[in-house]
Amino acid sequence: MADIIDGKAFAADLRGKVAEGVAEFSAKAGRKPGLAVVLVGEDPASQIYVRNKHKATVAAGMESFEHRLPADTTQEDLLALVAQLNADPAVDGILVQLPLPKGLDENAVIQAIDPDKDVDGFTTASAGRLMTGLPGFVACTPLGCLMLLKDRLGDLSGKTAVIIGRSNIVGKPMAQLLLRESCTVTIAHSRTKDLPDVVRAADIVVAAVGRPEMVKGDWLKPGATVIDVGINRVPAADEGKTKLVGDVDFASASETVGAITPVPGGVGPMTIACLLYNTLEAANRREGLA
Ligand SMILES: NC(=O)C1=CN([C@@H]2O[C@H](COP(=O)(O)OP(=O)(O)OC[C@H]3O[C@@H](n4cnc5c(N)ncnc54)[C@H](OP(=O)(O)O)[C@@H]3O)[C@@H](O)[C@H]2O)C=CC1
Ligand SMILES: Nc1nc(=O)c2c([nH]1)NC[C@@H]1CN(c3ccc(C(=O)N[C@@H](CCC(=O)O)C(=O)O)cc3)C=[N+]21
Repeated sequence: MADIIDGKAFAADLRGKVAEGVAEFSAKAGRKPGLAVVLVGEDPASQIYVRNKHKATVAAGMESFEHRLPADTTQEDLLALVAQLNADPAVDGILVQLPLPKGLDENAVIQAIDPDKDVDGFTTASAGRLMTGLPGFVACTPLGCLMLLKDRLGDLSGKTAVIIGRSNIVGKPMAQLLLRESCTVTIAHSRTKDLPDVVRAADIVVAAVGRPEMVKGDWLKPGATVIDVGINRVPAADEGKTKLVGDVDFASASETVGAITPVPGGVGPMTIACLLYNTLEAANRREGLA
């Protein structure tokens, strides 16, 4: 049986370390680090995420600025809010919760964020800095995945890594991070031929697809380390109830692999912990304390 990588416990530990850093920052700077979260519309999943982020931010000793806007907010008003947050000295990090309601230009809003406050790591400036090896913010989900991998495996150099998914927020930055760690990286996607054979070559598999339990145990190399990013809500055995599953078929995978993250309790909690980590980093840099 595979070892279960306890993302929830790792995240709790990281949040504790961030809280210590926050106390140090606040003593030196005479103010708390501030994170602004912008939520447009009523998407129920987004509301839960934003509430959890708010709680975690306050628990770490940071200031949380929540901006909830109606679904019919105009592009102009949203851009004006981002500009206001860019200029606000109390705000170190800005996160605009995605997806935005239809009609709003997600890309234009993200690019309006000051890269020095881009704690989500979603601006082209942040992506470019990661790609070229300059200091900047790394997207929270891939950063959390990397922390779990390094904790488990230590030095990653020379390892074969397959990432399934090529989104700008997970797959691509994950590939850049693993390349930076000197892995031999393959990025698979919906057009990849013979995906099970591609995956079977990997020492490290990161699944970020959005398809419930797609990756089966017999696709995986014995002993491999598997990071399951997928968050899929599916019907549960109990009539009318739902549950969360990943992109990996946990039951069959855990028969073969060396270690695997569960869903829930794996990558999800790391994403929020890394958001706090990036926000503290942003605050320290802005105050010249980094
Ligand atoms: N734990 C966390 O904190 C987070 C979890 N997530 C979860 O991670 C998952 C991925 O998210 P995200 O990257 O935003 O998703 P996207 O939908 O943006 O990207 C999905 C990727 O999977 C690829 N794909 C789709 N179908 C297949 C297939 N049959 N075989 C191989 N590849 C396929 C797509 O390929 P193509 O490009 O060819 O279309 C695409 O590159 C989702 O379940 C999401 O909920 C996301 C963010 C944070
Ligand atoms: N600008 C922006 N930045 C994001 O980082 C961002 C976003 N938009 N939009 C949505 C996705 C998704 N996301 C998750 C965060 C935490 C969990 C998480 O904590 N999951 C728990 C379970 C939570 C539950 O029970 O629903 C777990 O996996 O254990 C999941 C998913 C961040 N995202």
